[in-house]
Amino acid sequence: MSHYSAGVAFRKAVQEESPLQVVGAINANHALLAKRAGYRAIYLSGGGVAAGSLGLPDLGISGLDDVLTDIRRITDVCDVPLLVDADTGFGSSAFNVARTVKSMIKAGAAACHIEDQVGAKRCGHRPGKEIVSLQEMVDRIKAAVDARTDPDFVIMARTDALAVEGLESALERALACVEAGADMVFPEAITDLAMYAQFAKAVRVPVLANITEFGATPLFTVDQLKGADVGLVLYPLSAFRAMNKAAENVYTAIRRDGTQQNVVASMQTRMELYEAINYHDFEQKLDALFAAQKK
Ligand SMILES: C[C@](O)(C(=O)O)[C@H](CC(=O)O)C(=O)O
Ligand SMILES: [Mg+2]
Repeated sequence: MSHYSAGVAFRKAVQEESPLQVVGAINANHALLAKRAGYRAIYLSGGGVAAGSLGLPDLGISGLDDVLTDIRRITDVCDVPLLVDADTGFGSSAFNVARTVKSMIKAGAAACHIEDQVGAKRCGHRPGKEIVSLQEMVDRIKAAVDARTDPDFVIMARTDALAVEGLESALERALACVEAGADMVFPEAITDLAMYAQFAKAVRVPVLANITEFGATPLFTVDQLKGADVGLVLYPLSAFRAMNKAAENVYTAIRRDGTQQNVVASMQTRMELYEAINYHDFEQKLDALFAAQKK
């Protein structure tokens, strides 16, 4: 019997959809919605785990277990390959990075990205970032690659160097990471479309474009990014941002109006929810089980 590998499914999706659209799913429910919408890969955002699951900023406060809990909840119900934000690896030694990678594979993730910021990291689109030395980053990647218990699990190297040291340094780091075994690269906070093509040409592995809103990167389209040789396009927090705004509107309206009547039309219906989470399948199984027990 062949064993299902999420990593294989992720690599296949990258090959077959070019560039591959990867959407953030803040929780298991959103993962199912993304699957229904036809995405072939989904993403667990570090900023999303922090803000969404913990109500905290993206400053290296959340830990490995916080992320693993969210990975498991998603992979338990959704078989779309999941790319996970591993921040700086959750610990400064090679053993920490190895533990992170092994745990993520066990939790069912398909891929993870590890970045070259210092442990007290920031969102990639905020000022004041600091990065570790090239050697330390290469060591993180080597430790990650070495730790894989599934050789198809994808290790993606993210570099935040562009904003800190400039393009040459970012290109050099990306290439050094690929030479150390990284399967894909994620140059963070890119400001010009043409830069992606420079990364793609330098590293010759798939390059991810992080098209996050309200950041340093313009909202390039899939067609534009395809023209710049991008392999994956990430929308890490788009649905999360929309969801938060919707929740805020509903809370405000009910408090203000003393009723939800004015906002019901903006809600997902009971039936839509049940469809999204396969409620009826569960109910039928339950009925069948009770019928069997009654006999
Ligand atoms: C991709 C990212 O690392 C994330 O955690 O989702 C963030 C996204 C964001 O804050 O918009 C980042 O780009 O640093
Ligand atoms: Mg992040």
